[in-house]
Amino acid sequence: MNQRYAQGPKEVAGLNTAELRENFLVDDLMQNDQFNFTYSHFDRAIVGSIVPASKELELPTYDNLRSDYFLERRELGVINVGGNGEIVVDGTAYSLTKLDALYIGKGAKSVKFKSLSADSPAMFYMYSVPAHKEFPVQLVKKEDAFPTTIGSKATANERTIYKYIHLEGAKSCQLVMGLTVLHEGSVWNTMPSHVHDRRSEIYFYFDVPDNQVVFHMMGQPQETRHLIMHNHQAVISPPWSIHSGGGTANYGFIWSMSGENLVYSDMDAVAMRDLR
Ligand SMILES: O=C[C@H](O)[C@@H](O)CC(=O)C(=O)O
Ligand SMILES: [Zn+2]
Repeated sequence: MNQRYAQGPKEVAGLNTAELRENFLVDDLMQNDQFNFTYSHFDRAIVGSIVPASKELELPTYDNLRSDYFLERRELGVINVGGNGEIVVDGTAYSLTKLDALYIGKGAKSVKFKSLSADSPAMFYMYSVPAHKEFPVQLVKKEDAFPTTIGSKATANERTIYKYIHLEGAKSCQLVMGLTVLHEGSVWNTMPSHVHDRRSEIYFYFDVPDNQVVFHMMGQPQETRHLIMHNHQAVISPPWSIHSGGGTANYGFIWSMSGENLVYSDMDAVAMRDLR
């Protein structure tokens, strides 16, 4: 498992492009038949993926967790961004079509992933954080994820937000997760931007068309930096940082948070005139 340490605003302000990418970009996701995980020291969040291309695969555990199984002291959110798939949790199967989510609580011993068609494998994105209480496994279909459209065409930020795991959705200890789909012609996510010092966040960009990119913005509102994101890459956002992006075409992204609370709307808005 890759490991990423936590940084403060002062240190990040001094990083060049390569250093910024080494610390915050996760670019090894969505490889066939291979689990890839990165452990961030911000809120001990783990981000990862599995594409079960040729066979059913079981979630392993890792030395740095010092656990008998991955979810011994953790909870997990999974969203499928590929073809039809299935997740079997301790013997019970759940079907996930594209953009469905599964919450798996602390204590689940066996988690297996499979695709329903070899031509179009499922692509499971995963986000896991420490948990202190067990909550039941819950499947959330895309249609049931409170779709809300915000922004406008005039400001190129018209987008639909789907909330899966949060205070009013699937129950969790501290994990909050959902996704946002930009409408055609709209390219700006999370603009106007915000911070939430109480929670860190990880963005995973998907459905970024070939030869298009997203300029992901991070840093304190008065000291912004950008990372150029390609399809199926994730970026860690420290609690003190904005997380916002402008694409060269429309795209989707999964947002995952953990920390003090489960309230989706707990954000401190940054006025446009205050951005630097
Ligand atoms: O804290 C919330 C997260 O940053 C995202 O949900 C924001 C987002 O999806 C958007 O505005 O498009
Ligand atoms: Zn946020």
